Amino acid sequence: MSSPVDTFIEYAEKNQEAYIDRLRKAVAIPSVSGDPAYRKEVFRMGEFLIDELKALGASVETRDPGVQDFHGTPLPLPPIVLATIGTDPAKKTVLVYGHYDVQPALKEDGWNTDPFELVEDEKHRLIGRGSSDDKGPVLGWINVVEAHKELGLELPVNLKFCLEGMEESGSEGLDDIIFNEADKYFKDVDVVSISDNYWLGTTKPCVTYGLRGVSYFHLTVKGPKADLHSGVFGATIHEPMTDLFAVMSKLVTPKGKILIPGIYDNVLAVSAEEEKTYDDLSFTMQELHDAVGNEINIHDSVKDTLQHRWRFPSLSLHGVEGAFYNPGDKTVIPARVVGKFSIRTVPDMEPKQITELVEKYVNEEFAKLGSKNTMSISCTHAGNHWVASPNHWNYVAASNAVEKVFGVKPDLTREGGSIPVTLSFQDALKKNVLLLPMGRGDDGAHSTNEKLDRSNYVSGIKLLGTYLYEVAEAKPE
Ligand SMILES: NCC(=O)N[C@@H](Cc1c[nH]cn1)C(=O)O
Ligand SMILES: [Zn+2]
Ligand SMILES: [Zn+2]
Repeated sequence: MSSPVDTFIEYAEKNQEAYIDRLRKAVAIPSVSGDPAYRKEVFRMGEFLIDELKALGASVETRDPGVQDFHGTPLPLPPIVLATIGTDPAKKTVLVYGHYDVQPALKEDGWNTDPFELVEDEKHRLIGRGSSDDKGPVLGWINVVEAHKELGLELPVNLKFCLEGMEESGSEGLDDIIFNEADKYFKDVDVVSISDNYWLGTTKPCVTYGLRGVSYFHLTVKGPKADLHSGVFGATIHEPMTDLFAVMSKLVTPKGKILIPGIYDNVLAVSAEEEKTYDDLSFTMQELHDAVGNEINIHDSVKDTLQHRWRFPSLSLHGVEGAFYNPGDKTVIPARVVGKFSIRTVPDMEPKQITELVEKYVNEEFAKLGSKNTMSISCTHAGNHWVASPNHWNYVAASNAVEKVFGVKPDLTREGGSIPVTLSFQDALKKNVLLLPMGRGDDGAHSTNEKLDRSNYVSGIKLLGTYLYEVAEAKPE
């Protein structure tokens, strides 16, 4: 007779079409948290998950994170969905976190298909916004619960869910809820597991123990009372966009060096011990080129590339609100422009200090222009970096599960992206937090044509379920 975990794995393999259907329904809800026009869709996505969880017998509660001040307009924040499956004191309790919002996506950004219609291509890639980040993984957990219900199998652990709808926009309101609920809803949690990142490359699974933080800035330059004709006013007034570009061009060099004085002062040096952790990782420059779609690498070695992704800060310029960007040749001088950039931060950089350094530098650079326009800078959201102990039994459980499902030992990785709530869980609950990714490094999260390979989705479901069995078996030190 098969063991429960083998029975589950077999069932997951056979039920892939139903899992893809569930993902199709989720992708069809354009739950873009960053655009107020889609806020009701984020709520609809929350309802979708509540219904799915209730149908599986979960006891579901919600918490209201309050109201967002969106440039002066109050916008309700989508609910934090808390769901409990099992309260057996003899079992361990695993808290699963995920997010049900997505990054914006427009067909005209360069998508080959409608971003909110899940399409499977000839390479069995499931293409659609949120397929990998983070709807596929969130549904992965739900599929694990469903498989156990259908098979009449008890889950080997108690499961708690914490699902939010604002992760892509700074997780507003979630921290307060986590700290308030630490000794209430989250009281019995033994370990936390998050599937919201990616394998390093395309072939080998990994478990992840570190993330960079992120501090996001808006740099606003204002001048005329309205947009102006460049033929009439060009070279006769200070142009906001010219000022903005002058300041933004002083933030970072084309080779990625941040020019803000003091920014590298608190970056921890890479120890000799740590250097060695880069030696056996399954990642090649070719995989980087494939994921990017071109050979535009700054660094020539895998080690340098990964250290700049995981261990050193970076500054990226994201866009300019108020700029003319449509096709055509409009001869306009935009009246108000907002340049957006973010800094990915690493141990021991501090968000408060980063903001002070940025404000000081940007103000000095603007003053040098001698412009009569006005400039303001604000940090719109900041989340800290996070590093966990990869020797904890939670990581051993995850590693064993990877070996069982994939037949290989996972790479131990850090990640360049940010999930600030990871640190909040670690600090508030004082429990180990694990990142257990489902998708591949070339999934194109946040990009056009985001995908999740069918095989990653299905093996990912098997992995999440198997991990729960390994947690149940683990002997905490
Ligand atoms: N999958 C995690 C992720 O994509 N996180 C975002 C978080 C973020 C921060 N500000 C806006 N989004 C990331 O960009 O790393
Ligand atoms: Zn995500
Ligand atoms: Zn994301």
